[in-house]
Amino acid sequence: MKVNGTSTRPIWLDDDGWGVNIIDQTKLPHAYEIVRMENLADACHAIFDMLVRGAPLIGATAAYGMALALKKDASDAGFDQAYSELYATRPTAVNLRWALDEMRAQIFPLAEGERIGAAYKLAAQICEDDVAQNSSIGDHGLKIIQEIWEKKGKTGVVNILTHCNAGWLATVDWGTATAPIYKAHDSGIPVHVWVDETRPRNQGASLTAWELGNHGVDHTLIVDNAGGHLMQHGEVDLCIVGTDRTTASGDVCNKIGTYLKALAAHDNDVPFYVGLPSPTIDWTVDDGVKEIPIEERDATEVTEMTGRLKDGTVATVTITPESCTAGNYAFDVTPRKYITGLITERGVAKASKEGLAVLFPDKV
Ligand SMILES: CSC[C@H]1O[C@H](OP(=O)(O)O)[C@H](O)[C@@H]1O
Repeated sequence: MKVNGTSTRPIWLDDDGWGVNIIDQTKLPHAYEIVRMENLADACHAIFDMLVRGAPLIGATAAYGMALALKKDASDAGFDQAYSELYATRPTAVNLRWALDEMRAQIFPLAEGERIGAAYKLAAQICEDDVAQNSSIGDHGLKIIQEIWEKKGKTGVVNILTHCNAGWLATVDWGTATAPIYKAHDSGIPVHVWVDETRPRNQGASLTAWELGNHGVDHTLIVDNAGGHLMQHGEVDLCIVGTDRTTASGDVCNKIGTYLKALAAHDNDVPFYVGLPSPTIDWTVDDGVKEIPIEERDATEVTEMTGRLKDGTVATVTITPESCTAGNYAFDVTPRKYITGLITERGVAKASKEGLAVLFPDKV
């Protein structure tokens, strides 16, 4: 998408053909800083400390992380070491495992001398495939928004609630939840987005608001607990969120708080959709609550807040008593029964094994 009128992605190969640049998302929206990754440690740091985040972008970063690792050591041992270190960075987004398994399937069988070039090529392909998948999700999601717009008699606006950041910053481009929003906006449908701030790391306040503002999409930041109230008062026409791992049966793992939003949507008959590129489907699990590992992150993400002071400097403050302990569960699982539809690159699927099998017969 565009930043100050320039087409931009959150990850790209540097001009020298081997370094990999990323937008440091921990600095947004107060600063726009580019970080160059040059080795395996840089890539692991970028994923673990969330300079890059979002399932598809984590996968893309892991793929380039493997290429950077092989540049230093293309041996079998080097490959295995890189696989395990990247795999260990974050446990929930399945795209990480998916990308590393793609690398193992396509790069490991090659002779050492062929691995580096092939790994960079595959990483680039994973990025381009993600862009195409998300654009297609946007096209399928646009039809949903269009139908709602027509049901409203093409008056007023289409009010969409989203949680966390499943935008272009969470992918290589377009985003998954935001792709339909961008396409609706660009097609002239008046949309307004309720942006959940998304505690504790505030991806909505810091990233989604920044993205939508850059694209001129009307939006209002709300606290995470306001969504139910807005739905009760008819202020939300639909919810669209992203996912970090969706099971073969349609259970959706996403940022903490998504489940509660889905409950409120169900109680108020508000359609609840998920933008779902197929690499985010984990075909090996069915019961999301029982089988998806939920990342627990450092408590300081809950007890501290970072922001811009009136003099423009950025500072971090503690918002709790010194001795306060905190739980920091990064994701939750929304059972399929609360999901209206899964917007994939192949079309909109019912959130069920059968629904996914219709669109992905080659996967089941
Ligand atoms: C398109 S995947 C976006 C997904 O990833 C976010 O988690 P995190 O920021 O911790 O990587 C969140 O769950 C988003 O919905």
